[in-house]
Amino acid sequence: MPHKITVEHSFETGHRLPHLGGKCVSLHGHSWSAAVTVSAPELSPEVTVVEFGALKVGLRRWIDEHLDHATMLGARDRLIEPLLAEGSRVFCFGVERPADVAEQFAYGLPWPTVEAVAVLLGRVAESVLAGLPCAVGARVERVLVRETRLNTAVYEPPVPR
Ligand SMILES: Nc1nc2c(c(=O)[nH]1)N=C([C@H](O)[C@H](O)COP(=O)(O)OP(=O)(O)OP(=O)(O)O)CN2
Repeated sequence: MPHKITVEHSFETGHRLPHLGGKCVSLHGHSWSAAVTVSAPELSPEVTVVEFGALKVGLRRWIDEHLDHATMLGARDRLIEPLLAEGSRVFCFGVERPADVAEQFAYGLPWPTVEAVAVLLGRVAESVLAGLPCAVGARVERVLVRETRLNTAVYEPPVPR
């Protein structure tokens, strides 16, 4: 699509990936960053794809409330209970019927890999965008998530038919 805007945010979050083995089994943290690109075929009457501030507020609020200073774990991870018992913030991926509405965005993603975080934030961004005035046909085109200076994942949601 010809028109694209990108907003970014960062968050400090722990995770672990016991299914990958090696050092990923250890609980560890990263300074994550996410860049969300929204595209549109035509600009709105306000000459925007979507207003930067409104999109950033929606995304930042969700990330800061649910991921920042939390630990992202898979639904089957045995660290969930002890961390919750310690009063730590935990965000679970791949819960089948999550009581927590926010965790519904992580359905079908059993472990918090960088790829899974990109899909999660793509779904969150789609939900934020759906509540904002924006150009006709505006859609989330790309989510880039950076876990370390060297490791990134990109999710490009399928184009709706
Ligand atoms: N495809 C994926 N592979 C790995 C993921 C992932 O999310 N998706 N995650 C990890 C670990 O979380 C780890 O934090 C990163 O691993 P790695 O890059 O091997 O570790 P370093 O940052 O220490 O790398 P160096 O370049 O050696 O410093 C692993 N794989």
